[in-house]
Amino acid sequence: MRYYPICIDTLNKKILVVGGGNASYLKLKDLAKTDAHIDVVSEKFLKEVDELNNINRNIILIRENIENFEISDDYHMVFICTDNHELNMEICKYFKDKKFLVMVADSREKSDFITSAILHKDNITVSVNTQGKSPTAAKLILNETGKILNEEFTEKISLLCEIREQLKMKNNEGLNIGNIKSTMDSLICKNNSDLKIFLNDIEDSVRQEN
Ligand SMILES: C[C@@]1(CC(=O)O)C2=NC(=C\c3[nH]c(c(CCC(=O)O)c3CC(=O)O)Cc3[nH]c(c(CC(=O)O)c3CCC(=O)O)/C=C3\N/C(=C\2)[C@@H](CCC(=O)O)[C@]3(C)CC(=O)O)/[C@H]1CCC(=O)O
Ligand SMILES: NC(=O)c1ccc[n+]([C@@H]2O[C@H](COP(=O)([O-])OP(=O)(O)OC[C@H]3O[C@@H](n4cnc5c(N)ncnc54)[C@H](O)[C@@H]3O)[C@@H](O)[C@H]2O)c1
Repeated sequence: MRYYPICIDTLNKKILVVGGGNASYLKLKDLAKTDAHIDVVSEKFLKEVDELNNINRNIILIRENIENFEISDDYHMVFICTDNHELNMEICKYFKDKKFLVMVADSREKSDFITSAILHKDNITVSVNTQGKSPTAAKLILNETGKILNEEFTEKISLLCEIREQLKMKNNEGLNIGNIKSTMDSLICKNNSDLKIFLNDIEDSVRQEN
């Protein structure tokens, strides 16, 4: 596996996107859901990119030729998405020399990472890639996966998340609650009503101890 998936904490991070066309939009539509501050520098913007800017205050559109833009050194990640290959390579070199994490839309070889197709709902994030082989196939796998995320299933995930938080809290307070992993494993097959009863019981025991 050449490309290893990780989840980056976007809180208090600054991201630069160069270019405001199709490739840029594919990245921005998901970046727009993060907590990052995002500067997009481009001579022109696709209508869809303009619209993202209206709904997300963290996205700043800067209408400028990148060659005239005064680049600050406080970006954590850079997405290079212009339609000019030589320019993309030049910008890439500039940031790589500074050890920034860089993705270049028209050069997988120069990119430090690839982006996955993403579905995000409540506490669930499903991300799929095909190791760069077929983004359309990644989209297809994601659509199929999305079908299992019905209301009952997402409620089950929320309950499991809440139960784990409660167990961790008790554990941190020094209470003997057994092994969290075995408890969580034993809950996987339970239905939502049983999980709610289990959660109420832990919450009651926390209240009694306080
Ligand atoms: C998942 C998604 C997310 C996103 O973009 O963030 C994504 N591409 C998406 C769509 C898409 N991209 C392209 C088409 C046109 C059809 C086609 O070419 O197949 C479509 C289809 C469409 O638009 O429906 C063109 C394209 N893409 C890349 C190249 C260059 C190359 O292959 O080297 C070219 C050719 C450019 C050209 O020649 O003109 C490269 C990459 N695209 C990736 C991700 C990474 C690999 C992911 C993986 O492993 O599966 C990778 C390696 C790097 C990267 O960009 O991170 C998003 C889909 C989901 C969504 O809609 O959210
Ligand atoms: N990785 C991917 O997912 C993906 C997807 C689609 C296309 N691509 C590739 O990405 C590249 C861009 O394709 P596109 O469809 O987004 O092109 P596009 O024409 O839609 O967008 C190019 C953008 O770059 C901007 N730009 C060009 N020169 C600039 C400069 N000097 N300063 C600032 N902005 C400048 C333009 O204003 C425009 O907004 C192509 O090589 C394409 O093959 C990659």
